[in-house]
Amino acid sequence: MNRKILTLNAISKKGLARLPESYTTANDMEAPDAILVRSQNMHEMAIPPSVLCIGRAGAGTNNIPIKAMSEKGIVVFNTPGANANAVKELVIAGMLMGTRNLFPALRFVSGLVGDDESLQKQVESGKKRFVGHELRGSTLGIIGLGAIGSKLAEAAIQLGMNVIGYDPDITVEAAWRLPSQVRRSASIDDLVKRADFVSLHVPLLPATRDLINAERIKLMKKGVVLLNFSREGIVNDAAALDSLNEGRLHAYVCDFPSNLLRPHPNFVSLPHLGASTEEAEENCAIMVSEQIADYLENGNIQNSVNFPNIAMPRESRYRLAIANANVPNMLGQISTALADAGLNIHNMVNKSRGDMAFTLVDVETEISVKIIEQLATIDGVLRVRYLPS
Ligand SMILES: NC(=O)C1=CN([C@@H]2O[C@H](COP(=O)(O)OP(=O)(O)OC[C@H]3O[C@@H](n4cnc5c(N)ncnc54)[C@H](O)[C@@H]3O)[C@@H](O)[C@H]2O)C=CC1
Ligand SMILES: O=C(O)C(=O)COP(=O)(O)O
Repeated sequence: MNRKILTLNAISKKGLARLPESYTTANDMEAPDAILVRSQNMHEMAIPPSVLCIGRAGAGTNNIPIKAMSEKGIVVFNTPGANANAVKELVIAGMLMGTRNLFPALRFVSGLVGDDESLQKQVESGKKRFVGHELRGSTLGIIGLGAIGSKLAEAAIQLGMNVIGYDPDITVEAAWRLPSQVRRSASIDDLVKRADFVSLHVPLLPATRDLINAERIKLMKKGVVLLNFSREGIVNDAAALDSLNEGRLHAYVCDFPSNLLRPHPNFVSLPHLGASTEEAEENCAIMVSEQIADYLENGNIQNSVNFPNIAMPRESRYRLAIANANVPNMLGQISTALADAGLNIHNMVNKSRGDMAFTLVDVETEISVKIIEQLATIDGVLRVRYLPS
């Protein structure tokens, strides 16, 4: 079927090539069926009523108004783990930038004046200001052991670091990925007391806003390097600045520039580069394109952040995909409406997740517009799509 996909950010062409050939993609279009996005803020955006799903080519979905989308039956996808390696590698660079004082050192070299001989003298006398520490033997505390945190833990162990981690909701898969040497912290406070490097790998949620605040920083060892490649807002900027001034934080390395912190020589900020490798951009775009195409064509859902995973092989040509609230008797009402219309159900699956649920129904004969409209009037049904193959 011809479908229109609005791209709000640059999405890797290799990913877009995974969409069916009949699909059109553009960064400006009327009545799109789906939206592909990276970090663009969608909170104030008017979402066209034609939109069936939103695909986030990446991990964090705090730029998308998830609750409002759920209420409209719009499925929001992300791409778990697809950019985790890119972030992990940049965090390792960040640890080195912080502890080896690479930015102050580079600034020192840029500011040198004189002939080669004078340069050599200034280098030899000035370099003692930039003495750092090795990663090997240091302790890294990782808050959030999901796709990125668990990969970072593994790499840090390989670099000879001691790793402690905290994640009360770690998934079974992430726990299996963790090397046995990773030690579990009982709390964030316990972790920050013991670490030479603290790295954050949690989503931005009400519960993680200001996770690193003045009280927590006071518990940290003097000379700690703090790394935030998660989101702005998880570290309290004012507290970080006070602590940099006081010397408890040796460096704050972060992917989100802040005007408050930028003037500080030991604040290292990058322009949100964590996932900016060709490999990660391709991985995310391929994964999200395949997910939205399967949803648009078959109603199957994989890696949604607001609806359950659901998939049903196509055995009949006539399918209904129904986004509904997770309330009693939805299935009863849907199957009664179909039976009353004389439609024989071939296969049916319903999955729920929190307040939301999704139902796929294959019937043996064609479904009329009237029945689809009737199903849409059932209280709790958010969206009904007819997907004949
Ligand atoms: N700088 C960049 O370019 C990138 C930044 N990110 C950010 O990193 C975050 C994490 O990404 P992934 O590891 O892929 O996500 P993930 O969902 O695989 O892992 C997040 C982990 O954080 C844990 N968590 C949640 N609240 C917590 C809390 N209060 N304390 C401790 N753990 C908690 C969860 O249980 C989960 O295991 C994303 O949400 C995003 O904000 C992700 C990719 C690129
Ligand atoms: O995946 C994430 O959460 C990221 O922060 C990556 O953002 P980006 O796709 O590079 O705008």
